[in-house]
Amino acid sequence: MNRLESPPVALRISALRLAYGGRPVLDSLDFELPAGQVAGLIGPNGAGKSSLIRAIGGAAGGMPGVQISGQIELAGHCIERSRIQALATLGLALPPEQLPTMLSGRQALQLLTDLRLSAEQGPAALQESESLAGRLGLCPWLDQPIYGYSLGTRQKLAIVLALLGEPPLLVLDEVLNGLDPMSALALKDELRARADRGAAVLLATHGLEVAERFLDRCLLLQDGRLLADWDSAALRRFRQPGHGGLEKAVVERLRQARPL
Ligand SMILES: Nc1ncnc2c1ncn2[C@@H]1O[C@H](COP(=O)(O)OP(=O)(O)OP(=O)(O)O)[C@@H](O)[C@H]1O
Repeated sequence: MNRLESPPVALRISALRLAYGGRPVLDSLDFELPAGQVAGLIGPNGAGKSSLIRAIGGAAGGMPGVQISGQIELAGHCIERSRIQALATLGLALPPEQLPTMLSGRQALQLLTDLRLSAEQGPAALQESESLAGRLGLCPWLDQPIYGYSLGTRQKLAIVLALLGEPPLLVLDEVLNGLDPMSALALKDELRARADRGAAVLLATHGLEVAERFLDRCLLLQDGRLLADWDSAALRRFRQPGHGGLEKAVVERLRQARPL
């Protein structure tokens, strides 16, 4: 890529609306995520973060009672028209309860490798996953069945599965919240390294202190609408003395939007 060119768009959301049984949950969402950016998706409980992530993963359209319109493009592939090509670019962390509990972690990794990667790519990707598993403290569990894992250990496996094979777009829902400090640090280092190598990361989180120091950008969602889209300069400003941090900025923005 030429220095002056903009990075390619890894995720484009256009006029996205989603409703459950006629009740709107996402309302005319529009945003783009360029390659190389680590963005946070924040907002109150019920704001629509997980619904958006389900839609990006292509799962929402198949759910009974869900109405969805608008467009989602992953690396330029429309998820409706070119589903296989679009989803091939996505590393999505499964909710821990959706992991295949009868398999061991290693079997789950092998299965996903067989499904997603070529015979040439597989061995190197598995080796890299094992190294990441080591940094997250997951190795002692890899040969154990998943049903015996704690919630945090399941979360670590979901992360390693999502990152398998260097997908150019990583979408991770609340993955930092349940991790111990060493694993959380290892994951942040890994996500930053992936972004430096060109991946785009969308991370839903309630951890605003981590978010303001770690993210390049922060999208604030409330009632399915984008209330704020703060870039790294804004996040730096919130950290300066007297500004009260991202937490204060979020609370103020939410109050402006919906006076108490
Ligand atoms: N399968 C479903 N059927 C009906 N309503 C749903 C379903 N899943 C979510 N909702 C509703 O959609 C709204 C958005 O929920 P969602 O889980 O996307 O929010 P969230 O921002 O991820 O919340 P949290 O921070 O609590 O995880 C909520 O009002 C929720 O009750």
